[in-house]
Amino acid sequence: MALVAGVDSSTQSCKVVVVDTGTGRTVRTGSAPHPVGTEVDPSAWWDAVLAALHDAGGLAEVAALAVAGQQHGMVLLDSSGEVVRPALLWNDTRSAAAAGDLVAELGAAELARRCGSVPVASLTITKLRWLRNNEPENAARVAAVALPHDWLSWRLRGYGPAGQGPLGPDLEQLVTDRSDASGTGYWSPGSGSYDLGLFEAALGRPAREAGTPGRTPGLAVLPRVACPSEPVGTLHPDLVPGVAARQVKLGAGAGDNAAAALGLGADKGDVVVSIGTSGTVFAVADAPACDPSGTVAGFADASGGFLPIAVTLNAARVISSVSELLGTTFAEFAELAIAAQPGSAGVVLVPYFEGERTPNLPDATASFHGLSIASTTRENFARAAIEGMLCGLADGLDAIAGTGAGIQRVLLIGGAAQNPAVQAVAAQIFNAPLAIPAPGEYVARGAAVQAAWALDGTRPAWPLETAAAPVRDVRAVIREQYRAAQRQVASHS
Ligand SMILES: Nc1ncnc2c1ncn2[C@@H]1O[C@H](COP(=O)(O)OP(=O)(O)O)[C@@H](O)[C@H]1O
Ligand SMILES: O=C(CO)[C@@H](O)[C@H](O)COP(=O)(O)O
Repeated sequence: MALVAGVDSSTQSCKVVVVDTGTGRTVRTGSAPHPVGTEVDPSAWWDAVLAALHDAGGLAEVAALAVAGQQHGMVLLDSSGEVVRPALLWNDTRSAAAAGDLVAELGAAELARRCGSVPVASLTITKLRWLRNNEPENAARVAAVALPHDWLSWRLRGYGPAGQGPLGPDLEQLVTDRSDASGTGYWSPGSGSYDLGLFEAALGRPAREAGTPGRTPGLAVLPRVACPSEPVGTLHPDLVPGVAARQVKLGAGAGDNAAAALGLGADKGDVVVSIGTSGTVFAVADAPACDPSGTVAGFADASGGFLPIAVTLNAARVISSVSELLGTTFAEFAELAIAAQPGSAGVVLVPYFEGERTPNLPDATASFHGLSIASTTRENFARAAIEGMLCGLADGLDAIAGTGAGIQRVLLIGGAAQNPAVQAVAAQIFNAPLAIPAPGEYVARGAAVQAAWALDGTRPAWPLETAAAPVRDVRAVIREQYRAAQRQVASHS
């Protein structure tokens, strides 16, 4: 038996779990908030991970740790290891035009073939093109491009700019993993290597993978892509209390959705629907997906396989926004929604509050439809918010099914999945058996799985506890009326 730690550095917060490798039981947890916004200075993530580790009781007796993180964030480092500018996050849509340019130049089908995805504003590659077009001075300073989890792992090992990293700014020590690399738009799940031509097409400068021989001066450095169970180093003893005299191994880390799949022990036939800051629908697969429509992104997973995924920009915050509008707690919001009828008496919310990623409508806004004097009630607004948010994910589920991923079970996770109204409405929308895992931080748990795997070379098979299994009770009216309203919005966006 040993203790391992998993970190989830996600959009809104950093979460830590400490797990007993023998039983899979979570023995300690911690968390710390992140700043709001779609552009964040990575130092805030660093402060949050130290605070969350402290909140979890430190790393005493912990033998290994891994960091999972929000995907796609563009972390730019100069030659001294300093962050060039605040990171643009996955939910920042300013690079939507740059995405359109890349697709026009290279072709959607060709891009899907080369990097598994059709670039949208979320992907790192589009942010690099935006940087080239809008901040050429910053682009010229770029010596390395990393993702949030890569940069945190680099810092935890003791690297960083003068005064921050005791081991100095060694960019050759940057490491990532297949799953997060596959979200950049310049790494190929098919070949398992960077597509450096796509990187150069975006930033206008060549790059190389860290540690590659024949270091040509001036090339931008990209993190080395580690193997799923590879220990990539150890935590520096001076940075985190409890580490001092011990060697705490560090796993490669992962993108948050791939880590969630590890944390759930998701297998073929499982489809995960995660309702956090982002809405995601993903499966585990033996081969990379290639969808020229862009609805499904063909990512890699964190175990050596693949993770076809559909992602929405508007998820849990649809509920928190409407709940705030109604002046309710989440529990009161649930009561209101449950009191309304399926279909919300014709009220539909197309929840594109921040534009939308899937479908790719970055300039869209949210809209209520079907309002009448009789239907405009708090109950119908609450239920319509849940129905609209889940209908977008149901479209993603259909697309994942279209990749050939058989759907035997839908696992509903993420902060909003704990809401009883979300669970009830999901059973009326998703036409598949539904299981609600026990409340937990499954992204951080997946990072702990990876840490245990890196510690002793064996991937743990920790049990998955199910808290509920809502009975399927599909009400077709919900998606029918949503589809009509959504088409109206899409045609005007
Ligand atoms: N009971 C609840 N009902 C609805 N939404 C909830 C509930 N509990 C938490 N949330 C929402 O879940 C979100 C956080 O979920 P989480 O999966 O931790 O997000 P992420 O990992 O994407 O940052 C927040 O937006 C929060 O408002
Ligand atoms: O963009 C994606 C996946 O492509 C998102 O899943 C981000 O990785 C953010 O995740 P959360 O903060 O919502 O967990």
